[in-house]
Amino acid sequence: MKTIDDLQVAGQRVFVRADLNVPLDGTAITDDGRIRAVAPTIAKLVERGAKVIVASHLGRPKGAPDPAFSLAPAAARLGDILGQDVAFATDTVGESARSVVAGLADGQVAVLENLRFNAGETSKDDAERGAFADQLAALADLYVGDGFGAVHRKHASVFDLPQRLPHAAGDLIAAEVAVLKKLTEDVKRPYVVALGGAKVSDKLAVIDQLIEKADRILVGGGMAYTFLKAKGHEVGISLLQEDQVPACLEYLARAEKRGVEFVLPVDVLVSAEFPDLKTKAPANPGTVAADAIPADKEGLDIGPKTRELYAAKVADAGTVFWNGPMGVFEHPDYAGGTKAVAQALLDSPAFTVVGGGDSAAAVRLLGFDETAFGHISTGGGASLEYLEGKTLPGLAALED
Ligand SMILES: Nc1ncnc2c1ncn2[C@@H]1O[C@H](COP(=O)(O)OP(=O)(O)OP(=O)(O)O)[C@@H](O)[C@H]1O
Ligand SMILES: O=C(O)[C@H](O)COP(=O)(O)O
Repeated sequence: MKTIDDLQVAGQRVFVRADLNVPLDGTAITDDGRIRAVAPTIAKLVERGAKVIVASHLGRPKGAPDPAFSLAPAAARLGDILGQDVAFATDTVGESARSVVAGLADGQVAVLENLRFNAGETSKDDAERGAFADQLAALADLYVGDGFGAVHRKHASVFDLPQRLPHAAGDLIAAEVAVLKKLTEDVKRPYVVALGGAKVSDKLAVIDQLIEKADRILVGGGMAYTFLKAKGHEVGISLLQEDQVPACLEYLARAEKRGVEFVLPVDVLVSAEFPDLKTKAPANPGTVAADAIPADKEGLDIGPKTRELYAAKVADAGTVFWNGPMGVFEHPDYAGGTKAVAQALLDSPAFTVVGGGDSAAAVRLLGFDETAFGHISTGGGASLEYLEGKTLPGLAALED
């Protein structure tokens, strides 16, 4: 892959595909880790006299403008971090984008509105995606891919656009790939993978591959309930991917056959309601055994026995890769499982990699020193799919 150093950027319009998909509370950014992570690439381009156009998705709007997913707060925060004014286009390829880009002087930066306000960005139809990529390409002379968190998406700005412009990888992508590559080549064993989070269907597929690579797989968060169901337990109103139950059964059987330890929660915190993440009003969860979740309750965190069990399972690890919070950590009553696993990683002598926008945010929001971990990846799904050995569209497109 070419790097920024291989591009002549002075005076050129450089399109930087970043991942500014940060957690928001209204318009307030609750964790700006992903913005800070890409800022050095942007600063380097500024210093070299480029006209920098930054683009990203935020959340999953449905292909049309939706103010709740505006990138305006992220643009403002990027300006604070860079210490310079950052222009903001209120659309992505329309009148505002064209005039903001036309007004850029060398060394200036603009952020475009959310790429996913356009249906072409995420379309499965090559022609529709291509047409949107053509519109994006008209805005720029060069392309820098640095949105590591989105490289697993075959989206217009990630996959089609770099095929239309001279391109290179940004410094964040280069650094992420360097660390994750080590985990695929010479991993120190026992290799423990801890998985949680809410993007259940994305991550179940990953387990299929990890069974071939890991020595131990610990499952928590929203992921756990489909496995508990596969083991014949009722999961009440917990997050469940019913259609994946047969696949989970197959994974459990294959793990056993291969001697991979597959560890599921033995107890969980439950409640009849999802907690109020705004007011953080006390949720008063109950603790139940994982095989005794009441029909009207949902599991929202791993319980105290599971926390101890998972800590013991990482204590002698050589390498730990952790993706996805163990519970709804945004509420203090359900942050304990995620906290316990983060602490267990720090207490372990293992090389520890934390992957995922939400996992990384959780580590910081719960007060851990992020530099104490081996590596904090900005990619959740992206880092998992990289470890699976998949060809990632956003990396493949940067390769030639
Ligand atoms: N038991 C649960 N039920 C419902 N939601 C849960 C549960 N456990 C964790 N979550 C939620 O999962 C979300 C994070 O999941 P996600 O899969 O997005 O994590 P990530 O991999 O770190 O991030 P990303 O893939 O977006 O980079 C959090 O908002 C958390 O509240
Ligand atoms: O949060 C992430 O994992 C990335 O920003 C990708 O987001 P997506 O899962 O909505 O494509």
